[in-house]
Amino acid sequence: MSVHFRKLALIGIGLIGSSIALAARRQGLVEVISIATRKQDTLDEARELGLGDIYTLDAAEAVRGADLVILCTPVGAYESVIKTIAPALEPGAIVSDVGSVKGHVIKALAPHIPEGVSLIPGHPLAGTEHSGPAAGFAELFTGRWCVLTPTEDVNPAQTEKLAAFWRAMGSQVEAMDAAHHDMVLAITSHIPHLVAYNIVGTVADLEAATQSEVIKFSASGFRDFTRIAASDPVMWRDVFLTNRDAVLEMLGRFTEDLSVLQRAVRTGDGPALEAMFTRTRAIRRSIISAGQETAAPDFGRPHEAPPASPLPIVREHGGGDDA
Ligand SMILES: NC(=O)C1=CN([C@@H]2O[C@H](COP(=O)(O)OP(=O)(O)OC[C@H]3O[C@@H](n4cnc5c(N)ncnc54)[C@H](O)[C@@H]3O)[C@@H](O)[C@H]2O)C=CC1
Ligand SMILES: O=C(O)C(=O)Cc1ccc(O)cc1
Repeated sequence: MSVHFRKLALIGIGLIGSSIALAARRQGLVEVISIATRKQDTLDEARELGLGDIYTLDAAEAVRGADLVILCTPVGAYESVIKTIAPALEPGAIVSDVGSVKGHVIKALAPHIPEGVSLIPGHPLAGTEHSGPAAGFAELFTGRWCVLTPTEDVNPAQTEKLAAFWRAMGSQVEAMDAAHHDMVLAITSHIPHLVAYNIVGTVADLEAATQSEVIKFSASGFRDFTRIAASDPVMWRDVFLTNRDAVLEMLGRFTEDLSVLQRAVRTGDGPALEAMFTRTRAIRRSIISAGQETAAPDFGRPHEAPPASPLPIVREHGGGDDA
């Protein structure tokens, strides 16, 4: 399976877009990289960093002749981006993205995808709290999962080609139903961010004297929350606006469980607290040992991709093996 694309168009060039540009170039996966952004300043910064070959404020111009187009903007911008680029998309092209939410993305993009173009949404489960073109680095995806959520009408060969591209950048790839993705990510990523925003917000609302004590004596627990709560406000606003149902479903369970803990604290139920904390410690340990077992190999040489394997699709209800 060739992992080579002729022209990669990146729409939006922040942390994720710039990391793709650097990784794809380092691995020799594309001939030409064209970059489109909304703001001149961002485009100038991308040019100074040497992230691509073509720089434009016109997203339609960026995608002309591209066989791979990846949307790397906050998900709230997708509808206006796809309306701009749709008339310029080439037959045979793959349109993908990196957004943290997948159901909404399919709803926003699918109606505008021209005949002969494959829509294969994606989500690298890798990132940091930093944003902008200078925040990217080529190793970001190494050893990290990338989830693809192809719609049922997409040719499996196109999905496999995109999967090979991500593998060549060091990721492990899994195909999944979009609704399933959104439910899993609601609890593993979106609610942890909401909790971090909330706890840091609670501290920010404390009276000044207490607040400075908190900051002075903050141990690593609170500091970790402040890192997450420093994540990009626009990107996370869009995640919560577009994954509302799954987030509310998981938040319901979360608050129920928090009430159980609250009661255990109030009633001084030591065994209940210890039992809960023992269970959660075991989860942390199993994640760490699973991480060691599944660490992706280092694909040091250009054009070298791991062997392709067919992509089973994890579906929310029932489920098939169709890639
Ligand atoms: N930050 C993270 O850790 C991760 C983010 N993601 C997803 O990746 C996407 C991008 O996130 P980041 O790279 O972190 O954001 P970022 O804020 O670093 O970059 C976003 C880029 O999009 C540009 N942009 C915004 N609206 C635009 C428009 N209408 N047209 C063209 N360009 C536009 C911005 O100027 C900026 O260059 C988001 O959808 C996010 O959900 C996925 C995995 C991890
Ligand atoms: O910085 C962190 O800890 C993250 O969790 C990064 C991240 C943010 C959003 C995603 O959709 C995936 C990964």
